[in-house]
Amino acid sequence: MERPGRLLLQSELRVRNAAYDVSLSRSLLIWKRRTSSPVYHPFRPRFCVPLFRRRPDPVLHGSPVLNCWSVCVCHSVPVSEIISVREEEEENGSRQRDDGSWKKIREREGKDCRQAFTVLYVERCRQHRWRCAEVTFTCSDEAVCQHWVSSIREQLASNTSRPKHLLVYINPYGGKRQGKRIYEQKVAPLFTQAGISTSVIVTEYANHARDHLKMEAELKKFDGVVCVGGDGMFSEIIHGLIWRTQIDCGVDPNSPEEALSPCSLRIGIIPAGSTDCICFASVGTNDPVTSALHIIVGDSQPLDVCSVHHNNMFLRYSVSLLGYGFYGDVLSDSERKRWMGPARYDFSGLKMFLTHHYYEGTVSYLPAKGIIGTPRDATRCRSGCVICQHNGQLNSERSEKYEMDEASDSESSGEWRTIRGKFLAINAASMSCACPRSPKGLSPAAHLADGTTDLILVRKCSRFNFLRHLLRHTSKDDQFDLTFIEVHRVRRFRFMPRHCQSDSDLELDLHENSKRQIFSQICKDHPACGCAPAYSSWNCDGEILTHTGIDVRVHGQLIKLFARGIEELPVFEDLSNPCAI
Ligand SMILES: CCCCCCCCCCCCC/C=C/[C@@H](O)[C@H](COP(=O)(O)O)NC(=O)CCCCCCCCCCCCCCC
Ligand SMILES: Nc1ncnc2c1ncn2[C@@H]1O[C@H](COP(=O)(O)OP(=O)(O)O)[C@@H](O)[C@H]1O
Ligand SMILES: [Ca+2]
Repeated sequence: MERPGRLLLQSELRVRNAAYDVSLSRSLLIWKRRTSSPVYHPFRPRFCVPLFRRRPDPVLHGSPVLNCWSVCVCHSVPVSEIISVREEEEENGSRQRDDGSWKKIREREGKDCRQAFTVLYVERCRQHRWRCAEVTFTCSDEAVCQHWVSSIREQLASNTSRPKHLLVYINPYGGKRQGKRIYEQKVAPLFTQAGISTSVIVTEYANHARDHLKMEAELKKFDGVVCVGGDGMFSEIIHGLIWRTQIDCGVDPNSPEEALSPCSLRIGIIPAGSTDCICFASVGTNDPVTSALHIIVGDSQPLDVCSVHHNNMFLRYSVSLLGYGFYGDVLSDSERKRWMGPARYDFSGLKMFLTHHYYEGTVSYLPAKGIIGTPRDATRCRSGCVICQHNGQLNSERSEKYEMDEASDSESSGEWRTIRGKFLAINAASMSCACPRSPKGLSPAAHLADGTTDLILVRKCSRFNFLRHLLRHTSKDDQFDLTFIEVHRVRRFRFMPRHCQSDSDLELDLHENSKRQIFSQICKDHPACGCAPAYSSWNCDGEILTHTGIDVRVHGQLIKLFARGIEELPVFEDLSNPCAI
């Protein structure tokens, strides 16, 4: 537990007709029940659990501190996780709350306790979910009550990382088309409670949010951007924001060699898409309320971004999966089945698994040197990750020039490695890509902000072996521990499909692509003919790339999210929190 530090306030207040010692420091709000004679429970285990409280109790749970002597006597909430404080208002001589419960409080507390205030705070539930809990304190002295309210408000106001004005984009067609409803019912009321003002744009067409951010949005007015949608919608937001930042900083966003300027505005993701892996891998759950609370408390999580170029021409950015072969084909196939909603990926996944296409080409990569961590580590990227801190520091210490020299030096000194072959899939995961389909993700040990991406090569193998590999994404077994899989942690990589190795210009690509479509049509008509298409396409965070030969470079910590990385679950957390029982 965090140490309370110097006390700002300490009073005896009442919670549900029981006396509590309540204290406030810069870091913690603590309320401790006054017990005259603690009862010792000799047979209660060290981490005793009040099993009789099976339902969430709106008043008593904060972070209960349990011991052998009493049951749930002490609660503490970090000040940084207080959402807001509300004075209970008095109308016509009696106090009122929105839900009319003040009358009940008064009846409980007795006539002496006429003043009350309610603190809303973050409460942790199961599986990384956060909820907004509240506790109402009463006391007989109005001045004391007001002192408490103003002191808590002062502490909240002194926290400069909390956003006050947000620009919100909602994709009404993402996932199950619930984006607007999710925002209005679950998120907007929390923002209002936390005193955050918003400017909301419901998108009217694809790339509406990107273009608005690029050209119109008055970014100076906002402390952050909120994306209500899936990974594709998030991709739109980062394209707009990164582009705009480079233009404002005088950086050429098209050059593959330029060091890009980091974006200052943080982005919050309210998951309302089909996969939502960026949210899942950075928060630990796809839950709109949890995401809204991470935004309110002003969390910050840096994120690596890959730039993708074709013949020195900028194509796209990627933060999660860049996948050629299997995941590219799944995406292309599923786009035609959008009407199926998120289930389209399972349908197309099964279809592409049965189709079992492989692709020939050359992958070259620059291994990440001087960093700590490998893709086969047992450690995971978690809140406050030391690997991201260490490698991020390393990256920022390298000046732009040094980094470019290193890239070109390494190239001339032969540090680039080349692999030629037939592949079922070529995947680059800049983060774990954990999602509900695969809670550990495509690359379980990948890091959100270490300046690298994990390049996973799945060589041509039997359907049975590929299935073994896929199934391991859903179990504890290591999906890389198979002879036909290779994985490398890299800073940069290139891919060239076999058929355009000597001639990679756009026209040829397009020509070959149209040929491929004819071929794939033939193959669809004759599934047994065995002729494999020459090209797949790249799945870039859920968007299809128009080119196959690409040059990918990682830009460490280019953007920031309103998140803190996945929190390590404390031992017994799910038992000690009544909300989880
Ligand atoms: C047999 C079960 C195998 C399960 C394997 C699951 C691996 C899942 C890894 C998912 C990585 C996701 C990376 C994220 C990509 C997203 O950016 C992107 C866009 O998201 P958005 O729609 O929210 O905008 N999403 C996607 O590209 C979706 C990829 C989903 C792939 C699902 C593949 C399912 C495979 C099923 C194979 C079934 C074989 C069964 C044989 C009996
Ligand atoms: N108003 C809109 N109409 C149509 N497409 C849109 C709109 N707003 C955003 N899009 C596009 O919808 C696509 C999918 O969005 P996303 O929110 O990621 O949902 P999903 O996860 O279901 O794919 C993205 O490519 C995005 O650019
Ligand atoms: Ca990374």
